[in-house]
Amino acid sequence: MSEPTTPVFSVRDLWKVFGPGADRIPGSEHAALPSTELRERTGCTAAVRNVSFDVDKGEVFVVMGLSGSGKSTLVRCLTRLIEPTSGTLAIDGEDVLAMDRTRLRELRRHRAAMVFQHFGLLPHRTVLDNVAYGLEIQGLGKAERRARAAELVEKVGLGGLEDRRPAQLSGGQQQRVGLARALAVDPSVLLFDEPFSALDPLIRREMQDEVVRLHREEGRTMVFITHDLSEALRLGTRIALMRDGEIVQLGTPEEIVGSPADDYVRAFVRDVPREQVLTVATAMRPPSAGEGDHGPALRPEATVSEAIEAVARSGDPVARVMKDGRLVGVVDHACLLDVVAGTGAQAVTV
Ligand SMILES: Nc1ncnc2c1ncn2[C@@H]1O[C@H](COP(=O)(O)OP(=O)(O)OP(=O)(O)O)[C@@H](O)[C@H]1O
Repeated sequence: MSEPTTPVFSVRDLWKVFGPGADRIPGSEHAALPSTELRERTGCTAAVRNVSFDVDKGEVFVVMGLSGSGKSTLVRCLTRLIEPTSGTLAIDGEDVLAMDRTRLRELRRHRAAMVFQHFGLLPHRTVLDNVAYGLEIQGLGKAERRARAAELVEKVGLGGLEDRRPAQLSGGQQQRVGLARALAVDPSVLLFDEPFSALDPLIRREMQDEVVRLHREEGRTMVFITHDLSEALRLGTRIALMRDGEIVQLGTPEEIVGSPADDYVRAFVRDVPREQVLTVATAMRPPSAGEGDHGPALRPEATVSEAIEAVARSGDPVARVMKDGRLVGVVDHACLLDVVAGTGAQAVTV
């Protein structure tokens, strides 16, 4: 077994309460009150309530929830842009709450760069200079930072637009500049605060693909806030679903869609096309005698939708699920239909 790596973020029992006497709320008899009652009785809002999770190296950790559920507050607490009320918080094993101002500034500039919805671009600077800006703050020489910025402009697909100013770019292009600027400092984690919610749907889709591509190429850890379920499912390695300051479920897209923790989550994912999220590992059953020697072969991570296509194409009633050259199960029409209908799916580990 490989050694467990230190999580990029490690968050335990984190609270953020706004209002008078906020620090007296965690652990008090008021702590469990629903938000409206808490506000009426104490004048306080618990934006983040007793939240614990790790963000693992290399994952895209999505924080999802409706407006007001506490997503932005939670993610801003990670770098203390908002000061947590109580709890513990570490980045790469280092206590964030113990950091002094210099260390915090260093954390925000180098280790955890934020990409905002409103880009935060400097209007009088060119694309190239906007991207180079973060490097300028770091004290890199002019030639070096321009070379690095040019590389990143190319990487996010803006080659040829280096000399434009932000006002001469579309929303999607501006967001790419924001992304390149955050990447320029080579942070160990990128934090995205609903970066694409102001973009029209096609451009938004394009930017999501861009994030997926960057993540595939670089494996950089990302924390991504969204209120959009399809965005969360497309991007997330794991999703933390928030409601009223709490994480109601934390799991892979497949776990959230296939095994919702409660009625709230169930209602949230009701309209998701299950066959596009659930995998054959969830749908498969053990093979009966003779079933393992014919039929199309699928990976356990293949989606049920891919399996339906493979089975339909082959004309064989059963597909084999293979892992490392070994038969781990089979899927037939009934298994696949069960998943689509939501009658038979439970997560299985292979
Ligand atoms: N500075 C503040 N003072 C008082 N209450 C606040 C403050 N900031 C946020 N809140 C409250 O905390 C709760 C969580 O807000 P937050 O902005 O974190 O939610 P969100 O899920 O990010 O919402 P959205 O998707 O609309 O941005 C809300 O009830 C909000 O009104």
